[in-house]
Order: sequence, then structure tokens, then C-alpha cells
Amino acid sequence: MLEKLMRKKNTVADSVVSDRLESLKSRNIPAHVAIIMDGNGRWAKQRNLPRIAGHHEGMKTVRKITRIASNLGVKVLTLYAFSTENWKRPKLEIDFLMKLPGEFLSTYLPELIEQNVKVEMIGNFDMLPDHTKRAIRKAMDETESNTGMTLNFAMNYGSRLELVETTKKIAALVADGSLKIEEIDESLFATHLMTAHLPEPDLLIRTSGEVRLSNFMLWQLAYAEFSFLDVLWPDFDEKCLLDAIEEFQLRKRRFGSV
Ligand SMILES: Cc1cc(N2CCCCCC2)n2ncc(-c3ccc(F)cc3)c2n1
Repeated sequence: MLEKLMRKKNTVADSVVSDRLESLKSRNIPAHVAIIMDGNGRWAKQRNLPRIAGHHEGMKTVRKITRIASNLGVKVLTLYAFSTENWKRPKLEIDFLMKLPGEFLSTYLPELIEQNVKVEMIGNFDMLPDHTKRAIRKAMDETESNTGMTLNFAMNYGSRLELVETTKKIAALVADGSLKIEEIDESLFATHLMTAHLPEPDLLIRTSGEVRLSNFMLWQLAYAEFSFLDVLWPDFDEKCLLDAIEEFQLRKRRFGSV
């Protein structure tokens, strides 16, 4: 009896969420959603589990949120998976984290291809371990012609480093005469960023209650709406995403009446 009731409750809950998804789709869906996926270590600590258990659970949330965002019509989903600062973590944790792209892709790449998702990456690719690079390169190659949502992983990414590298590239163009100083403006600068081919994020979500950008897309987020949520990333679910997007739509609606 209880099991039957639980099944019915889940069916009702699922249909409520999917009805909500349909109604949200009729309004202003953010074209580019960026997420700082925080709280994995704390999630594990609350359960007396090792930190890597939180990272592994967080990977399942990546799969879930990718599907929902794609179904909603989000054009680009950027996920902050590993920052340049993360190299300071214990070697054991880094070794585990560097295996996650391969594990995620070997498990879910067929599903991503079925959803017409295009896998991309921003960050400093060369410093990653060879096995990590191989896995990501394979996924990018196998999804290159897909036309659905772009799933963009920020891997070994640091915004200040990106801005310094971009400045150096532009300075070199001026030095060799390819570019005049007076031609440098915001638009020109943006064409040399790692995200030049992407629309700027409309909505930034950060989980775990931390209210910081942590050196993430500092240029690109200049005009984004920010949603700082207390939920830990492994517990972030469809309702959390729909709530954040609904809040985004309400803000944009007020902005429209200015
Ligand atoms: C380093 C790292 C950590 C990582 N976590 C799981 C999500 C929470 C945040 C930290 C741990 N995830 N989750 C998926 C990837 C990934 C990266 C590139 C790619 F092409 C495919 C998947 C990943 N990479």
C-alpha cells in the first residue's frame, strides 16, 4: 500500500514538474546558464563520506541538469568543473577529479549524442593529464556537428588568467602591426576571449550558499543575473533549476517595465 502510494506520489510530482517545465518554456528561457557547482565536499562531510564521494554524486547532477536544461531550450550550459586554483588540493583528490571527465563521458556520451548536445571546453587544456585530454577531445570530436545545447565545461579555467592571456594576444597583434591601438574596444577584446563564440551568460547559479565568483568568467558575467542558492550541488535538482529560471524570468519581466 505504502509502495503504491509512493509510486503515485512520484508520478504526480513528476507530472507537476513536467507541466511547470512546459509553462516555463513558453517564456524567456535564459540562452546561456552558467553554474558554479559548489558544495560537493560539504555534502560528503554531512554523510561522513570522503570528499570524492561528493564529487562523484555531483557528477550525477551534471547528467540530470544537462538533460533538463536541454529540454528547456537553454542554448549554452557552462559548468565550472575545475578551476586553476583547484591544483592546490590534495594530490589524491586531484587525481580523482581528473578521472571524472573520462568516467562521465564513457557513461553518458551516447545519451548526450542522443540529445544532440555539443560538448565544448574552456580553460587551459594542455595542462590536463593525457587521459583527461583524450576523453574530452573524443567527446568534442564526436559531438562537433551536433546542433542542440552546447555543454561547455570550464576545466582548468581561471578568468584572470584568461584576461591576461587575451591582453597578451592583443598586445602581440599591435606589436606586429596587425592591429592599431585605436581599434581596441570592448567588442574587439571579447573576440579574443575563450568564450568569443558563445553568447554571454544570462544567468549565473552558484550552489552551497557561497556568494563569490571565484575567478569565474569575470568579463562575461558583467550583465548576468546572479542566483546564489543554499542547496549543495549533489542535491540540486529539476525543481531548483526551474525555481532559478522562474526567478530569472520575473526579474527580466520587472526590467522590461522600467
Ligand atoms: C574535473 C571535473 C569534476 C567534476 N565534478 C562533478 C560535478 C561537481 C563539481 C566537481 C566534481 N565533473 N563532472 C563532470 C565533469 C566533466 C568535465 C569535462 C567533461 F568533458 C565531461 C565531464 C567533471 N570534471
